[in-house]
Amino acid sequence: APLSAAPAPAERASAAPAAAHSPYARLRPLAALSAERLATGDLVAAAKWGTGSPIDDPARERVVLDSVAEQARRLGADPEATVRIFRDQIEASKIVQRGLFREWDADPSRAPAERPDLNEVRKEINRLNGALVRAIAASPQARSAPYCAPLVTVSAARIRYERHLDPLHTVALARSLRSVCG
Ligand SMILES: C=C(O[C@@H]1C=C(C(=O)O)C=C[C@H]1O)C(=O)O
Repeated sequence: APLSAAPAPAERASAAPAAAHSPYARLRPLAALSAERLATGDLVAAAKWGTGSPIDDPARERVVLDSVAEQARRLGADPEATVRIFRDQIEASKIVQRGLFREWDADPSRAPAERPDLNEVRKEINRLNGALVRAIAASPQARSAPYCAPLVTVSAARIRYERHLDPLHTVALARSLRSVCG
């Protein structure tokens, strides 16, 4: 019979479900969605650049925080933890926006040539917000596990590698994940 490196069927059957529900499997989507949300920060910055629109928009932040708290309640999840995590998401987006504004101020030839429609970008942000609320709602045990922080760090490191994040987005990703654990 040919030799095979494939695991025996029984082994495979028992390993897969455990991995699917491991704390890492619960936390990694949070980091991945945070990176996707941060990528919208580039579009927001491009939408605001040269328009006089401030990076900080407290009214919009209020809408985002109220909306995610309500979505968390509907899912039977913790609205306070959800809001805490989203405050960090918002801070992280502003780190990206401020960083890009500095870059474009210093060298206007690097500024975006096209201006995206901020309302369209916010629709994409709303979609990601919903996905993030669901990932938060699905991860209460992983987020309170004692080894949550190292798992989040590993998730962020892998995403940095996969998405080829630059220093600005790497710093912002860490900021976005600051209060996921605990
Ligand atoms: C992303 C934006 O910029 C900032 C960040 C926000 C966010 O991350 O949701 C919300 C409002 C702004 O303070 C925006 O204006 O939409």
